[in-house]
Amino acid sequence: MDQIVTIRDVKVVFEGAVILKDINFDIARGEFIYLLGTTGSGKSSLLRLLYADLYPTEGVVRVNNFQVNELDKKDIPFLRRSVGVIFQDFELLTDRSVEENLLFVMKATGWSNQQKMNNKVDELLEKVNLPRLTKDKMPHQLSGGEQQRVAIARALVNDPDLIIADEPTGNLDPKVSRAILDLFKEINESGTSIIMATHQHSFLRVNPERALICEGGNIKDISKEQVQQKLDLT
Ligand SMILES: Nc1ncnc2c1ncn2[C@@H]1O[C@H](COP(=O)(O)OP(=O)(O)OP(=O)(O)O)[C@@H](O)[C@H]1O
Repeated sequence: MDQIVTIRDVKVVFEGAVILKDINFDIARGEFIYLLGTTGSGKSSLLRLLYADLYPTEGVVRVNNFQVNELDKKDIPFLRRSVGVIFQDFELLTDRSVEENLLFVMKATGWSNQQKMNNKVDELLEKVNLPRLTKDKMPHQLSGGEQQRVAIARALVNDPDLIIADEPTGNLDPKVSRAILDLFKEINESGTSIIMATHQHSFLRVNPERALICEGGNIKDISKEQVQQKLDLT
């Protein structure tokens, strides 16, 4: 099977403390995976490995044909163009409009045709179910859910093959969180692989998918079928 992520014998050590060890898993192209685990269990560290924000102490990290554990600093932008990263706190540029936030990433990643950029902004807003007029708003004029939709639009600028989402609904109320989960589902159904760290176990009931559980430095790999059989995940 075609794998978008391959992790082999990965170990992460911070200041002498082993955070992750003997980590092995693959993500197939098109798969949706949850990353679960208590606070401090290593979820963010595991995700950071995937976009070269953290290098493993040992082991192999391959993402979309990039050998990330050996990636030269100058090649990191190429990896990051093929993945989209989404955080809990949105991380939008607060002094720029929604449109400027999207254009900023486009220009930084080599876009230059103004008409194509304008069209892409409209296409992205439609994709994340935001009205076109949203583009003139400043982030502080938007609700948390709307800001997260803009952050998702920004992550989709270069049609990534993989979305890496670290607790994307952590700051949102349950109803808005469900709507954001539905959006991730739609994005996944259009072919993009997704790995999402979350504390919201209820997501597994509404959208059962494979789950990796971080605990004690290791990973428990629960297949989609096992999740569907409503295994006890705690
Ligand atoms: N840069 C760092 N230097 C030292 N220790 C770190 C660093 N980053 C993370 N850690 C430690 O590594 C462990 C795992 O942290 P990580 O943020 O990956 O966990 P997490 O599962 O994402 O937690 P949360 O659910 O709270 O986001 C924690 O004990 C944390 O204190």
